[in-house]
Amino acid sequence: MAHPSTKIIPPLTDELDIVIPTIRNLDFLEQWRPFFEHYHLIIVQDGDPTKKIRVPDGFDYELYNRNDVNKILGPKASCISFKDSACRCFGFLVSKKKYIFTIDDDCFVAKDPTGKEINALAQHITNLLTPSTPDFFNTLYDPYRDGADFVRGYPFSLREGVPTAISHGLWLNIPDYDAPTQLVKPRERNTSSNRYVDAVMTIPKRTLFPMCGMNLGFNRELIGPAMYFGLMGDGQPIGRYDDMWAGWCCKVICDHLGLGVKTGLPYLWHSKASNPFVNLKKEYKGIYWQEDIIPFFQAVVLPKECTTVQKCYIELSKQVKEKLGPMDNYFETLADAMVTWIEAWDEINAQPKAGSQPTTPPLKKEKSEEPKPK
Ligand SMILES: O=c1ccn([C@@H]2O[C@H](COP(=O)(O)OP(=O)(O)O[C@H]3OC[C@H](O)[C@H](O)[C@H]3O)[C@@H](O)[C@H]2O)c(=O)[nH]1
Ligand SMILES: [Mn+2]
Repeated sequence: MAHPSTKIIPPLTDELDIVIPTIRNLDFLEQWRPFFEHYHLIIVQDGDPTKKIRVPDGFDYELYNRNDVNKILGPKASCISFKDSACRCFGFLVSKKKYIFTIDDDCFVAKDPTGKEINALAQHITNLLTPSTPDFFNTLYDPYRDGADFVRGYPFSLREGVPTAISHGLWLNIPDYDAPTQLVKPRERNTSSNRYVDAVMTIPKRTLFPMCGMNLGFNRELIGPAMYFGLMGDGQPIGRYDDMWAGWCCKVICDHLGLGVKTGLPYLWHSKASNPFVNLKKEYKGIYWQEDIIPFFQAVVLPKECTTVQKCYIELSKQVKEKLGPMDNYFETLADAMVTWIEAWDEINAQPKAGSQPTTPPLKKEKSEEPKPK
């Protein structure tokens, strides 16, 4: 019997791109096929551009390697990381869609406690299409879910909520721990019987959170320009803080612009535990620096003239340079890269003038063969 999801066309098929960073392979897509096959993929191939990455048959996709990044962005390619999952933000840059779902290539379909396969993409879409409640915490969690509502004492003036910019999903099996935690808890596994929490909640205003990029949805039109994953990996003093940096920048901008961030469902199954010793080498400066980075973001005030994400982000880059630059000149370089990113974003996503040529087609569109009948 056809998978239930293939009987109906899922929502947002023409308004959402799935962005996948990969330095390995895309075999994991076979398991997601019933949920992903109607959507367009943007694959960002990291590492050796001469390596051929095979896309399983039947997917509509664009694939970009480092040569493509350099060709498309020219000197601005310097802001796109190499040899780090941070490269995924190039996919956010070149997408033409309103929504993005990004997933790692070692993430698979999880099952809920009843044993039912979780359509993570559908849950992210639901999270993104329903409002958030950052201004007042609802103790029954997401009031817009079936079977929930605002509890007694929740101000009626706030029940309309605010637009949701980000949907942050979670992980069964291998949790997204930092290296020190991974080292002391090498066998810790989240299973649907012991760690499945059936909740979606809005992260309250003026509260930061550690955004993980492996199971993440966002509204590109609301917050896309702030989804820069920083300078990580090759040639950089830090790695595995790509998504954290993006999340901290996004959250202060969402708070300033009155947008919401949700976390919780959906879960996916994270299969690979990356090497904790390698991770420690990548992360250790971040573990030390974040004791100053977090107070910086907690104290960020954006002027009321910052009415767009780009203006907020440029202002943030100035404050990063001024206040974090003295800690390490990496932050001066990062602040410059934040400006380069916005320049690249505005160049690639320049709105066509009314009546001008149709929007530029995807920069590198390909389609794999039709899937062979089983
Ligand atoms: O140099 C690289 C390394 C990896 N990738 C791709 O990024 C995805 C995550 O890689 P991996 O699963 O090996 O790392 P994790 O430790 O599980 O990932 C967490 O930490 C790093 C990131 O923030 C990530 O989002 C977190 O989940 C995967 O698709 C690799 O193929 C790469 O492109 N370049
Ligand atoms: Mn992983």
